[in-house]
Amino acid sequence: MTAAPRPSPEECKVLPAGALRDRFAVVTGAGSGIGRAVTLRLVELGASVMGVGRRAERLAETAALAGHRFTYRALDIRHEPPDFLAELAELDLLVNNAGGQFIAPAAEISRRGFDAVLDLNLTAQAALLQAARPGLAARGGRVVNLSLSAPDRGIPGLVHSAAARAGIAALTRSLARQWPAIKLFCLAPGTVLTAGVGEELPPEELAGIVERTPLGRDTSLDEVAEWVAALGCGIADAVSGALIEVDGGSGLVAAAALAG
Ligand SMILES: CCCCCCCCCCC/C=C/C(=O)SCCNC(=O)CCNC(=O)[C@H](O)C(C)(C)COP(=O)(O)OP(=O)(O)OC[C@H]1O[C@@H](n2cnc3c(N)ncnc32)[C@H](O)[C@@H]1OP(=O)(O)O
Ligand SMILES: NC(=O)C1=CN([C@@H]2O[C@H](COP(=O)(O)OP(=O)(O)OC[C@H]3O[C@@H](n4cnc5c(N)ncnc54)[C@H](OP(=O)(O)O)[C@@H]3O)[C@@H](O)[C@H]2O)C=CC1
Repeated sequence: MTAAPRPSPEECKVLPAGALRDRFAVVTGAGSGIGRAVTLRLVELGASVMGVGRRAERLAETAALAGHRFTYRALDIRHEPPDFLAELAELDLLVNNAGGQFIAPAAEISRRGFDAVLDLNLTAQAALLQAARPGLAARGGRVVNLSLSAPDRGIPGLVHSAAARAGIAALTRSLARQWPAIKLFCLAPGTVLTAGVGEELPPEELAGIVERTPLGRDTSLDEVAEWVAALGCGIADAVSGALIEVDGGSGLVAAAALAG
């Protein structure tokens, strides 16, 4: 499906061994896709990680791959209070990765449909940030909020998600000003060929989107994982509030043209 070559997993690993030694991270959505890849890389770099997701069996699969520095909590970030974060006295990195939406024409999205997508991708994440703030501030911690590339340029079929992702970008910038002890980033991947995105879009549509991406390829899990890890390191010390698009340039293309 990928037309243009992309770096191999080993080429993506630019951070030195031990770069995250003694750091403690929480990754939401750690039982699949991007969240699992991020978790495995953070652990490989020396961090301890607590993973969160609804399905315990998925998290247990990640645990089997990650080893003893991974623990997990099976919970729904939309429907359960974020006490597990408020209880943490110290936290180095929060990766707000759990998210998603359904694709539907704007006119067919009900009030409950909007609420569900806004809740998952914005309101629930804001609650996690509020709960994590004391622990993060105690460590000069960082936050990486996963987003979509170019939500501000309009995404037909994803208007609810685009609104939520634009919201999380604004929230990230605003909190970066209000909470100077914490560095916050938005990381916006392009198309990452996870099982999750495969459930949203049929293979031929995904192939078309990848083909029309300026770099002619998808974004790999390893690339996203390395960017998240880098934002958790000293190299990102001078950055806060930024939206970083790791998307092969897809954000430069109008979403309608990308969709074909
Ligand atoms: C053609 C567009 C091309 C755009 C090109 C741009 C490039 C796109 C690249 C895409 C990149 C994105 C990748 C990813 O995000 S990967 C992650 C993939 N996984 C997911 O996204 C799944 C996440 N979804 C969910 O978890 C749930 O669907 C959600 C939380 C969003 C809702 O869950 P909930 O349990 O609350 O939902 P309910 O079933 O209770 O429904 C609530 C209301 O929502 C309405 N609904 C649900 N599905 C649909 C649908 N498909 N169409 C319309 N409405 C829907 C549902 O009817 C409920 O409302 P009502 O009670 O009023 O009926
Ligand atoms: N793949 C792509 O092309 C792109 C993805 N993204 C974003 O990156 C993030 C990860 O995507 P990806 O890995 O592809 O998708 P997945 O669907 O694989 O990952 C979503 C994860 O979030 C968890 N999750 C979903 N809802 C909840 C909830 N209410 N409470 C707790 N956990 C929840 C899921 O686990 P469980 O179901 O067990 O709860 C799952 O592990 C998402 O925010 C997505 O929108 C952004 C741009 C492109």
